[in-house]
Amino acid sequence: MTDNLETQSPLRIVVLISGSGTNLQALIDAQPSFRTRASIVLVLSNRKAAYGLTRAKEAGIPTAYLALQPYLKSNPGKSRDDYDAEVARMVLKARPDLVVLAGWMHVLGDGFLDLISRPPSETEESAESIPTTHVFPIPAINLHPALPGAFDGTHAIDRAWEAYKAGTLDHTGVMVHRVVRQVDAGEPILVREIPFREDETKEQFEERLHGVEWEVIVEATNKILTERLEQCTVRQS
Ligand SMILES: Nc1nc2c(c(=O)[nH]1)N[C@@H](CN(C=O)c1ccc(C(=O)N[C@@H](CCC(=O)O)C(=O)O)cc1)CN2
Ligand SMILES: NCC(=O)N[C@@H]1O[C@H](COP(=O)([O-])[O-])[C@@H](O)[C@H]1O
Repeated sequence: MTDNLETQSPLRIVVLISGSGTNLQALIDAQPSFRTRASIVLVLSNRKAAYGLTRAKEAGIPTAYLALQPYLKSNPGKSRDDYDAEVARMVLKARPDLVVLAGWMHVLGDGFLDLISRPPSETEESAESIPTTHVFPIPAINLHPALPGAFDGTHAIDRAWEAYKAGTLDHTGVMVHRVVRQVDAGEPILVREIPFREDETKEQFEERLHGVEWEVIVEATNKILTERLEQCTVRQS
């Protein structure tokens, strides 16, 4: 078994981003210490100016960019679902074992989720780039700066802060959850509560919350990588 682990090819991670990429940076920095051998093999952004693309390039990681509106403009007649499927095809070309949404600010529809949940049929484009031995479904996880069911969607940090200032909340948190069609409703993988502090400004609170995010995204990725390695090992035996 030990030999197998030593000869095991590194697991392949694709990270989807839209912004500054501080959580991506946490994953980049954590690569040498992942409990399973794993590497980030692609960073894909839906925003051209995302600084996370710079972080990836500086780390020698391949990058890609595809935004919804330019895609629709360049492909008259195509839909949001077609865009989501194109994102999936780009992701699948990297033969991922795990997809991490790290500040990815686009709700992924069935066009994406369907293609990562099952092997491609022989006639589908992805069949050319992903081996028939690839294990499906490919897990996808998302980092969200709120507790399960609390502030789904965007601006979760602002909304939690407003609730605290209104006196209706004394803590919030961050979580990493599995990605399902309903936004932020997937099974939580890791949840960390964060109490508010009276002496803190909003900026100080956000800085503390982001620090927790950087820990949680690495820990959750480790957890799913371990699960994935077990799946792949069972399938190979
Ligand atoms: N199918 C899923 N897709 C995504 C999930 C998910 O759980 N299931 N998580 C989100 C991340 N996210 C919150 O954690 C989130 C991001 C963006 C939005 C949203 O409303 N986006 C708008 C566009 C907003 C913008 O461009 O600024 C949209 O997609 O139309 C909601 C939740 C990632 N995807
Ligand atoms: N709903 C999803 C969401 O709000 N995600 C949030 O986007 C930020 C990305 O920061 P980063 O680009 O520096 O990693 C993070 O705070 C993450 O929780």
